[in-house]
Amino acid sequence: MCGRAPVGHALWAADPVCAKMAASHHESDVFEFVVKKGFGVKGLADSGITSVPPRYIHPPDERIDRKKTIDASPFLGSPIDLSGLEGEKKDETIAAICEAASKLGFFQVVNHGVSLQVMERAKQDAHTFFNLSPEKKAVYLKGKTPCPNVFYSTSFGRRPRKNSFSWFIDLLTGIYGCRDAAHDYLKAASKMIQGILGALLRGLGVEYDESLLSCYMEAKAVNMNFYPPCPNPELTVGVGRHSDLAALTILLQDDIGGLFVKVEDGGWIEIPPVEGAIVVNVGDTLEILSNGRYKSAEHRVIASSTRARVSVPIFVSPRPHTMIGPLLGLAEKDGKTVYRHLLFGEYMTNYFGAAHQGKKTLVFARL
Ligand SMILES: O=C(O)CCC(=O)C(=O)O
Ligand SMILES: [Fe+2]
Repeated sequence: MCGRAPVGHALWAADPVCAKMAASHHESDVFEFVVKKGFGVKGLADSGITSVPPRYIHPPDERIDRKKTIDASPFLGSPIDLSGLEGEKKDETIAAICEAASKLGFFQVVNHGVSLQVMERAKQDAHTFFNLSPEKKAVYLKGKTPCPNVFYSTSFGRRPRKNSFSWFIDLLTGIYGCRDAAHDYLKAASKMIQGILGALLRGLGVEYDESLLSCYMEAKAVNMNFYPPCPNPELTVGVGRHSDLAALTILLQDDIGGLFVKVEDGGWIEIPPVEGAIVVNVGDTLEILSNGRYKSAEHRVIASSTRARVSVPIFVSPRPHTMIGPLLGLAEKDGKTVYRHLLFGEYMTNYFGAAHQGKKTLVFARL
């Protein structure tokens, strides 16, 4: 049967059910194979398809055309040296972080305290996991996983096209080896996360209770994203345009590139891979906390036609019961209140629900 056979081209020929699915462009067959049986988008890629099934073809205005990408340099500065947060350059470094968060909402950091080895291991383990046989991965499918905080899922929709393997920090039971790499990465990144979020809150120039900083970064989730080689990357998207829910996203990308961010005039720039650098972006939650000063930018990802791309984001968020809204005193300082106060859980429900369809997710929290 499909679910027990090894991934690979031969599989299709060997198994009549799979062969039918491979040949079929029927949505229900593709859904059964990719989602239900847990083959994922990788299973499709491995089957040797020469064009993406119709379900993965996006409308022309949603496709990513590399040729239309604009020059990043007016928007994206050089990576910020985080060693400056300790010592004489502290104010200068805080100012650079705050400027980048206000201007583009994306920046890169170096000297962040996470070793190259830890970063490489996290990316490598994403490859290791996604290269497991479908039946091994299927054990972790959402709804089946023995540990609800660790699950494997694959997207199937008009918009996103990615396999996503999620690790949540409150996972304590070891059920798969790459848990260690994800945890090591998260542990190594914790000081950096606190430094960046602390700098951003401080840069708002209002007094705030230090305990709030811990509240806003209390829940951290590590995802492992896998983008298999795609026969027609220009017709589809790896991840469709979105802004992140979290306060901050700390993203490891590999050397392939393909992460695009929307800039104010409507163009898209690419965040180039820089060896040793980590990408940081503002999420909706921080845009709300900062009364709109920091920008939760729309971004999207294109797959490569030749190589499997991986990325490992850490989403830094409050817990659902935490109230979010512009920091006390900020609205007076800014002379306007852009966002209302609401529970993070309420915002999260809206973010993952259909309520915002066709609108930006942040509209829900706008006054
Ligand atoms: O893969 C990437 O570079 C970014 C992925 C992303 O935007 C996300 O997981 O939210
Ligand atoms: Fe994202």
